[in-house]
Amino acid sequence: MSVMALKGSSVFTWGDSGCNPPGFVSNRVKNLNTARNLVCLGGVSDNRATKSVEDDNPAKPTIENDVSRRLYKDLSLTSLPKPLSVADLTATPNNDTRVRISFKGLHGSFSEEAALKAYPKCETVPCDEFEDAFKAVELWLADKAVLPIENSSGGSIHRNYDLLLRHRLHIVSEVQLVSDLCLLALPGIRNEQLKRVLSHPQALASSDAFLSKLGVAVENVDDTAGAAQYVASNGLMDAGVIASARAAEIYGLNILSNRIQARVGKIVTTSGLWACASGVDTAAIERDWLWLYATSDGSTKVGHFFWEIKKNKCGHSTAVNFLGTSAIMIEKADDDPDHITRFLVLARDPIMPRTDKPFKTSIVFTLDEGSGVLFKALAVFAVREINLTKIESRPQRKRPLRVVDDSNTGSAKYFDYLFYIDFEASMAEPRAQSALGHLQEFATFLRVLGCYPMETSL
Ligand SMILES: O=C(O)C(=O)C[C@]1(C(=O)O)C=C[C@@H](O)C=C1
Repeated sequence: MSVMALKGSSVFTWGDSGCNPPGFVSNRVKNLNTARNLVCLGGVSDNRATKSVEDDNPAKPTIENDVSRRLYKDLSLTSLPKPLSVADLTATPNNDTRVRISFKGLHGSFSEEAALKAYPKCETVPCDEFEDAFKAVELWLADKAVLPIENSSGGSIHRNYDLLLRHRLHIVSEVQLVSDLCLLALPGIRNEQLKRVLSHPQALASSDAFLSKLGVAVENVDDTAGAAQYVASNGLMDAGVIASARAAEIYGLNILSNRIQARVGKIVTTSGLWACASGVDTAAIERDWLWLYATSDGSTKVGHFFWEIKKNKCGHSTAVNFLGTSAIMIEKADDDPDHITRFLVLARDPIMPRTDKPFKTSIVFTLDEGSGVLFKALAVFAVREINLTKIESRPQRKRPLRVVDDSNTGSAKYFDYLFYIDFEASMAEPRAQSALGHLQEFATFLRVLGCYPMETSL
């Protein structure tokens, strides 16, 4: 293990003799050794070096009106495996050769869908909490964890940023998932009978316009599938759920509406011909309008204008005529029409950084006080034309507030922050190595969280 002491700052990266990626180690050692330590993964020094920024006492996530913690404990659907909790984590892993992916939530959650998107044949391991999903990997109960890190409507999932630092796992890939939010209820229940709708706060927020139109109370639950299980197992006739179509299937619920994140329901015209006859700019139609149309089973669906046209292989007017008989044109929702969540896949070992396809690198660092330090930190990427895709800051909870200037009785105090950055370059590229070497010259702490292929499709 290579550990060289220098001014208390460390880069955590591929290490421990056998696991250095070719093409990276020699350059890295050369580039980064000049100024700072290199602490390889998997040893006592890892713990030592993260101590100053480690979150030993993390706050619980705040979820208003949280019924789900009770849900998981009380429910008795015997056909489904129980989610893992910290107490279960002492069990011995089984010898199944399929890749096991831990995630937070129950079967049928969007996180499980993300795991299946990344590893279609995997065995999914449901966990009670995000932290249990990390621990499941650390204790070899799972091979990898899939965790949401940000979504297109609510932004970052801060809890997982904090846990990334606290745990010793590596980001090995990312998955972007477009969630099709569906309104579910017990079989036979209609929209008008619903008095409340339960779901994960993000899913509820993304369905706001649809739910206000429905005129129901909303209740936050830890995960969408947990809500479905709760309504199903308690036979709640007045409660709907926003969850996936898979959750409906697993828990025996009916889908009352799908793609509800895209709904607003302001009817513009009931005549499909109107759009063509009035010569409306078709690009604007695609962007701003949706068609609500009746299906043969009597339910309604929302479709994108051009999607329907393409599906029917028709020219515009034919397609419009086709839809015009049963369709109404509605204004697109203010809600996020494509609710996209970005998930990270975490593993015990890092993957080899490559240059034959686009890679991303995620890092976390701290800076000393001083004017323009953050600007300088970001400049190390800018001068090498490395594109940053995400920057996030989190308070370093264990460090007290510092007085910047004692002579200033106006009490110039500020928080110490951890900065998380994702940039578009592989650690196998010299420009990425030299950027990090440069950053290390003034960062007080630096850790590479992972270098992984960029998700380029949805
Ligand atoms: O509740 C779920 O189904 C989850 O997988 C969690 C989660 C999230 O944490 O953001 C993921 C995607 C959905 O949009 C809503 C919730």
